[in-house]
Amino acid sequence: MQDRNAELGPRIIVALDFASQSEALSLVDSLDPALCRLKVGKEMFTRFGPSLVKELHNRGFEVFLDLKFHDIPNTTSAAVAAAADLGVWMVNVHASGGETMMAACRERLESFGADRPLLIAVTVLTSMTADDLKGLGISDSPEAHVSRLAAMTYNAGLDGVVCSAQEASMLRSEQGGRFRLVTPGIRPTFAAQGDQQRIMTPSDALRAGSDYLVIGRPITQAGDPLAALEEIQAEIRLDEE
Ligand SMILES: O=C(O)c1cc(=O)[nH]c(=O)n1[C@@H]1O[C@H](COP(=O)(O)O)[C@@H](O)[C@H]1O
Repeated sequence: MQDRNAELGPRIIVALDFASQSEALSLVDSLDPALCRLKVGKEMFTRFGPSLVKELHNRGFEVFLDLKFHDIPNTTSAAVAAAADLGVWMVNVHASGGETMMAACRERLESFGADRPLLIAVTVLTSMTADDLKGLGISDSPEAHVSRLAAMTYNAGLDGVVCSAQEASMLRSEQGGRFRLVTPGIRPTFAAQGDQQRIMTPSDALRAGSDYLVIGRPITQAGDPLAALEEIQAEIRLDEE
């Protein structure tokens, strides 16, 4: 586990889903870039744009730009190149955009060389259940659909997927050790489930093979966000010993 930690860097990605930039930055200023990365999603990027990403970079944090691009190959590949120009650490697209679209994105990032962002594809959102998939005309279980989308992602040459930790051990055995598994829907025992459906605790998620834990409200909406983050980190560390 020590070697894996050294290779992957901080395993926790704090999801900054705030309507206020100053509120987000005051949380960020209490965090340590050696202990976590930060995720900027649709809400904050729509409100505050690239300047927010620059603020976070200036504070020494690596940023996962979570805009879940889903469009035709030309548009999506141009969007991931724009993310690479911002110098982000990780960017994502929807795997349901198809293998051709994902391969075009991967190819477009070649010109950024070794400094390119990690390119990850969202499989089945962690807020979705089997019934939600049925509503979309998909009769497969979430696990089977995640497995199919992850195989397409692997074939397109991407670095990994966003999935629920409940699918992590399956994908680890199907796609091997280098395929990055990024898992939201993480709920420590002290936190509310909210709108997430396919959830797991931080230490169970790491045991299942998750590389990165995306954690938002259990930290950002806690009475003491830093204490919540430290509690999660302690749980993970204890588990590693
Ligand atoms: O791509 C994501 O990050 C993502 C994919 C997914 O399937 N489920 C999911 O919750 N997310 C994001 O992960 C974060 C989870 O936040 P909390 O539910 O507050 O922990 C949110 O910012 C979501 O946008």
